[in-house]
Amino acid sequence: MSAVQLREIEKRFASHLVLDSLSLDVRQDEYLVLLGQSGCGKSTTLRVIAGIESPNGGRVMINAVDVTQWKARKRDVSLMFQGDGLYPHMTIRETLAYPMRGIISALETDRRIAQAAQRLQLASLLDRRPEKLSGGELRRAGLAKSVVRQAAVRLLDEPLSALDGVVRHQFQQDLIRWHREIPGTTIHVTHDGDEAMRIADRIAVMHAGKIVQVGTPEEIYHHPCCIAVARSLGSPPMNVLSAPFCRDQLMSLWPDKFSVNQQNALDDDILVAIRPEHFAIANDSPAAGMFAVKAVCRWRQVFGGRCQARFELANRDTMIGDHVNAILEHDCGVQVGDSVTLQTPRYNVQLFRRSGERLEFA
Ligand SMILES: Nc1ncnc2c1ncn2[C@@H]1O[C@H](COP(=O)(O)OP(=O)(O)OP(=O)(O)O)[C@@H](O)[C@H]1O
Repeated sequence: MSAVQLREIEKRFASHLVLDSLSLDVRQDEYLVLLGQSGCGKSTTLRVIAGIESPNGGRVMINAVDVTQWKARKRDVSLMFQGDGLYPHMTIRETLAYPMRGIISALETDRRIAQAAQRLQLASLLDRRPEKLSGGELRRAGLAKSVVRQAAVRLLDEPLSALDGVVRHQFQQDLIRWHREIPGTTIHVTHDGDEAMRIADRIAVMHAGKIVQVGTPEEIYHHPCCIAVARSLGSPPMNVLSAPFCRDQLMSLWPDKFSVNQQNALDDDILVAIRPEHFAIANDSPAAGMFAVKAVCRWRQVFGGRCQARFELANRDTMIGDHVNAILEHDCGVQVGDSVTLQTPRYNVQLFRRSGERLEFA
C-alpha cells in the first residue's frame, strides 16, 4: 500500500499554475527525495500533503484514505519547514511540547521529548532557546519536532540547506539513522542532486509543477527519461553536444541507427550527453567503440583524489557552445594549456531529442 498518493493535483496562486496535474505514489516506509529546481513547486507539494495548502483540483490520499478535505491537524503528517521552524521565544522543550498540548497527556509528552532528545543528542540543550544553539543543533532540534509528533508521514523541506561541511554530513547521517530507526515514510525536498543521490531510496524529479520521473538514484542517474532529469543530477552537470558537432562519430558508433539517410535527423534533432566523470584522457588515438572529443584544458583543480577540469573544444559546437567539463583522476597529468583527447565508451553516451526526451540505444 502507498503511504501517500497524489492524484492529478492542481494548485494555482491567482492565475499562476504551480502544480500541474501532479501525480505521485510514495511507498510505505521509503525515503523519497523530491528533487527539482528552485520555484518548480516542491514546497507547495509538501504543503498540499500536509494540508496547509488546499489544491484547486485532484486528490490527496494518506494510507489509502482520501484526506483532501481534512484539516492539517487531523492528518498523520509532520512538516519540518525550510530553516528549523523553532520559536525564538520558547526553549526547545517548550517548542517540542507545544503542538501536543491538549492532544496527548503531559506524561506522554515528556516521555516522547526525552526519547527524541536522546536519539538526536539534544538532552543537554532542551532548556535553551534557539539563539543559544549552533546551526547543526538547530536542525536536530527542528527534526526533533517531527520525531516527537510520531507521524506516519514526515515531510522535510530543504533540511540540509545552509549547513556546511562536517555539520551537513553529520546531519545527513542523523536523517538516515532517524528514518531507519523510527517506522514511517519520509519525503525530503531538495534542489541538490548529489544530496538526493546520497540519501534517497527513490528520487522523484519535478519540473515545472509536474513529476517527470521517479526511480532509484541508479535508475535516475543511468536512465534519465529526459535531458532536464539528466542535468538535475551531477556536479558539474552533464555535458551536452549537438549531433552535427559529432556526426561522423555517431554514424560510426551506431551505423545501424544513423545511416546516411538519417543525416537530416542528426542535423536538427539530437543531443549527445556525457557525464563529466565518464570522460578519461586518451593516451593514443581513441580505441574502437570510444566516443572522443579534442579539447584544450583551460582550468583545473585537484580535490581529494579527483581533478575537475574545464576544456575548450578544438572545434566550437555552433549549436551548444565551446566547453566541456571533466572529472578525472588526480594524477591524470593534465595541465592548463594541454591539448588532449577526451574519450568515453559508447555505453556512457546518452542521446536525447532536442525537445528533451530520451532516445534508447543499445
Ligand atoms: N502563497 C503563495 N502565493 C503566491 N505564489 C506562491 C505562494 N507560494 C508559492 N508561490 C509560488 O509558487 C511557485 C513554486 O513555489 P515553491 O515554494 O513551491 O517552489 P520550490 O520548488 O519549493 O522552490 P525553492 O526550492 O526555491 O523553495 C513559485 O513561483 C512561488 O513564487
